[in-house]
Order: sequence, then C-alpha cells, then structure tokens
Amino acid sequence: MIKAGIVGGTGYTGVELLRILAIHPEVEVACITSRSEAGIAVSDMYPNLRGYYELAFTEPDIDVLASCDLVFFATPHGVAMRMAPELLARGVRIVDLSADFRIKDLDVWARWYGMPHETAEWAEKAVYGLPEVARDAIRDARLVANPGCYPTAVQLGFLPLLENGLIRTGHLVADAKSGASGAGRQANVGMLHGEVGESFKAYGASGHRHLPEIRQGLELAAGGKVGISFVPHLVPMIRGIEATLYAELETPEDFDRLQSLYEGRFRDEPFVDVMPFGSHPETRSVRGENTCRMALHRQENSPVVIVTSVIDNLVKGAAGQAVQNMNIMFGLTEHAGLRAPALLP
Ligand SMILES: NC(=O)C1=CN([C@@H]2O[C@H](COP(=O)(O)OP(=O)(O)OC[C@H]3O[C@@H](n4cnc5c(N)ncnc54)[C@H](OP(=O)(O)O)[C@@H]3O)[C@@H](O)[C@H]2O)C=CC1
Ligand SMILES: CC(=O)N[C@@H](CCC(=O)OP(=O)(O)O)C(=O)O
Repeated sequence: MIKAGIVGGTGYTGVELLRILAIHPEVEVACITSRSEAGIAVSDMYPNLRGYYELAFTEPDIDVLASCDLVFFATPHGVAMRMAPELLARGVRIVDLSADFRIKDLDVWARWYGMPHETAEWAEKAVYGLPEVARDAIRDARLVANPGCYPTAVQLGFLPLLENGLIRTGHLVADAKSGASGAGRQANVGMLHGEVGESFKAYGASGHRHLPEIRQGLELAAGGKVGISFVPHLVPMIRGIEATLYAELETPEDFDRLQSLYEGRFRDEPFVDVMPFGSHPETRSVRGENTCRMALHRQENSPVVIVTSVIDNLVKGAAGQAVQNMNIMFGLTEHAGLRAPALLP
C-alpha cells in the first residue's frame, strides 16, 4: 500500500481527496492535517466518511509527513512552496494542488500571486501535471504541479487545434463558468448563498491568475505565441465548470476532419470524452467524475470552431486529477480509485 499524507484536509479539495482515496485499492491515508481542526476525527467532521477512516486531523508535522510515500498539498497558495523542499529532500514525492509550482516564469508567478517565489530550484523541476500532455514526465516526477480547474477545462478543449496548427492563434476566446466550490471552503461574504444564489456574474474580466497558466499551456501545445481572452463567471451551483471556447480555423475546409481529429487525439485517454458533433455536454454529466467531456460546434458557414468543455472543478479540476497523477507516478492503473459514473440528476 502507498502511504499518502494530505496537508490541508478540511478544505473542499482535501475532503474530495479523502472521498476518492477511501475506495482506492492501493492507497492508505496515513496522515491528514488541519491546524484549526487538529484532534477532531475525520468521520466526525465529515459523516459521509464514517466507516472509511479512523484518522483524526493533526497539526502539520514535517517528521510525520516525511514517513509518507506521497504528500498531497491541498492548501492555499504559498504553503507548499515553503514546506515541499524539506519533504522532497527526505525522499517524499509530492502532488501540489495549489498554484505554487505551475508557472515556470517566476516573475510572472510573483506578479499574479502577490508574493516572491521561494524555491526556484523546485519550480523549475516540477512537472505540470496535465496527464494528457505530460504522462511520461509525470511518471518520473518527484513534484507534480496539479493544474488549475479552469486551465484544465480550457487547455484540453483547445489542445488538438493547437497541436495541429489548425487555428489562428492571435486571439482565442475562453468563456468559462464555475460553481462556488471553486472558491474553497473558507468564509467569504461573496460566496454566501444569499450573494451567489439566483445571480450570475463575470469576474476577473480584466485579468485572472489562471490566464498566465492557460497561456503557458497553450503556447507549449502551439510551439509559439498564443493570444487569449479568458473570462471566468460565477454561477449559482456548487460543483462544475463549463468552458465555451472559440477559435478561427486557418482553413475552414478543415472542419470536415475536426471531429475525427478530436476523437483520435483522446481515444486512449481514460478521462477525456469527445461527444458527437453538436452535442451539449452538461456539468452534471461529470459531477463527482474525473472526466473532461467536450463537443465541437459550427454555426452556419462560419470559420469559427466552438468547443464546449465540462469538468467537475473538484475532481478533474483538482483532487481526481491529483489522484490520476499519483497513479501515474507510482505505476498504478491510471483509473485506480477513479472509475465511477457521475451522479444524475
Ligand atoms: N476549490 C477548487 O475547485 C480548486 C482548488 N484548487 C486549489 O487547491 C488548494 C486548496 O483549495 P480548497 O480545498 O478549495 O481550499 P480551502 O480554502 O477550502 O482549504 C484550505 C486547506 O488548507 C489548510 N491550510 C490553510 N493554510 C494553511 C497553512 N498555512 N499550512 C497548512 N495548512 C493550511 C486549511 O486548514 P487549516 O487552516 O485548518 O490548517 C484547509 O484544510 C488551493 O490552492 C486552491 O486554489 C485547485 C483546483 C480547484
Ligand atoms: C469560483 C472561483 O472563485 N474559482 C477560483 C478558481 C478555482 C481555484 O481554486 O483555482 P486554482 O485551481 O488555481 O487553485 C477563482 O476564480 O479564484
């Protein structure tokens, strides 16, 4: 059994890791931290986990964490950057769900995250953990930077177009919407039911911290500069992200082969589902599931290809993808612990 530790076990992504790992056949959660809930049993705080765990939350302790084979950081930005180097030096492998190691240009990172980066060495060595792009590098990685939720939905949707040089890359558009769990579990007036319910708004339209992460991934796929406008929206639901993506084809005749191109690109991917042309994937079709489900569209004779892409922000957008990365790192079946259909309705 792989011994796993979780730093930040009381947040939404931490408890989602616990839910997934509860049925993982090859992982034992040996330690789970929370400073505010230290001493409280996991099953007292989360009754859905009664009967699965006898653990209690503990204060983060490097020596205890160092006895694990792998540690997940499900903490706010800035925590993994400070704690990871010692664990890595002691041979522990890490999957970081925060953004600490996602961006290679540390000046860009510092600008968007409002603090200087403290470990350039590990930021350089970290592997950006989008399995559909970097599976081989993830296998051998000591430190995996788990992608952000919006960046997962947006990058997967654009990948085949960019990898094949089929679109004009000057001005892509990603119009994305998220449920409120994307903002985490900490108290925040803007996330109260009375503020989010029965309302809908864009936010971060002049710039969101996921923009540089998305651009980095798209440029890697394109092998050159990519311009993109990314606007996130908050919708009155709990889980789920829908991203509607727009790009202009260089050669509109290429429309005829797009569907088979997408199906071929993702045929061997266990967690990407390309629906028939013109379908409308819904967030509820992936609720609780580690899947990115997408479909292609065209309006009349337009040269613009539209891709609609949905994920569960807490699963393929966070904890599920983190477990997928762990499975790859330890040579396990990639879908171990992750095969369960979504909850409907
Ligand atoms: N919510 C989402 O959809 C997604 C979130 N993420 C990222 O995953 C990370 C966790 O997100 P989420 O679960 O929503 O966050 P929450 O705010 O809900 O939870 C944060 C957790 O970290 C712990 N924590 C906070 N500060 C520290 C610290 N200094 N040292 C150790 N532990 C700390 C908290 O417990 P305590 O304070 O008791 O120690 C809590 O358990 C974030 O970086 C987030 O951006 C990534 C993708 C999607
Ligand atoms: C609805 C909402 O507030 N979403 C969050 C993004 C989700 C997230 O946690 O971002 P990371 O993946 O980078 O950690 C936001 O816009 O800040």
